[in-house]
Amino acid sequence: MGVSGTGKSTVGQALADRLGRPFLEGDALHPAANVAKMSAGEPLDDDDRWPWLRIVRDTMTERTEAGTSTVVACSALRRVYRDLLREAQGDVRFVLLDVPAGVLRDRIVHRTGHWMPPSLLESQLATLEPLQPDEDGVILPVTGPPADVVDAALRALTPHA
Ligand SMILES: Nc1ncnc2c1ncn2[C@@H]1O[C@H](COP(=O)(O)OP(=O)(O)OP(=O)(O)O)[C@@H](O)[C@H]1O
Ligand SMILES: O=C(O)[C@H](O)[C@@H](O)[C@H](O)[C@H](O)CO
Repeated sequence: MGVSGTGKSTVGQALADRLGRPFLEGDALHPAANVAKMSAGEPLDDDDRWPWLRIVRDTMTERTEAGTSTVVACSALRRVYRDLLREAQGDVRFVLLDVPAGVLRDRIVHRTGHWMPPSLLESQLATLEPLQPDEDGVILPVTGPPADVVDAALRALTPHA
């Protein structure tokens, strides 16, 4: 989880590969109207996000029921959104990718082939509510390439392994 450009897709896929688990791209589950809105430079609001988050939650449940533990990329910016995702069957744990805003701006400006415009980063940052102490998850300061971030995520999620 995290704002646009933190590396959810890149790191999430790499983490899934390392764990030998499937990866679920939350962005691929957005209703078309949400993608159109973001592509037009308008941030989503709660009403836009609820139907999408329900789809993500229900897909997570389907995967759990099929016996498939899954790594999911989803912005999950607000606590209430995460509370909804936690309703999915199975243990839901969060990794917040924490990247300095300056690095994010640079990454997003240089990213190609993605419909999310750089102009939406500020609203993403304003909406983000970091993980709270009672939420099952970790806040991961992102340093180094994706493989290093995966190492750090695994260490943080299994501190005694
Ligand atoms: N650890 C990293 N170090 C350097 N660059 C990275 C790292 N992780 C991701 N990137 C690059 O940053 C850009 C954004 O990554 P990515 O698309 O995975 O982010 P995202 O959080 O999924 O974004 P969005 O929510 O907008 O889809 C990509 O160009 C990616 O290659
Ligand atoms: O909650 C949101 O506002 C959205 O999920 C965004 O975060 C985008 O899906 C993502 O960043 C695409 O790049």
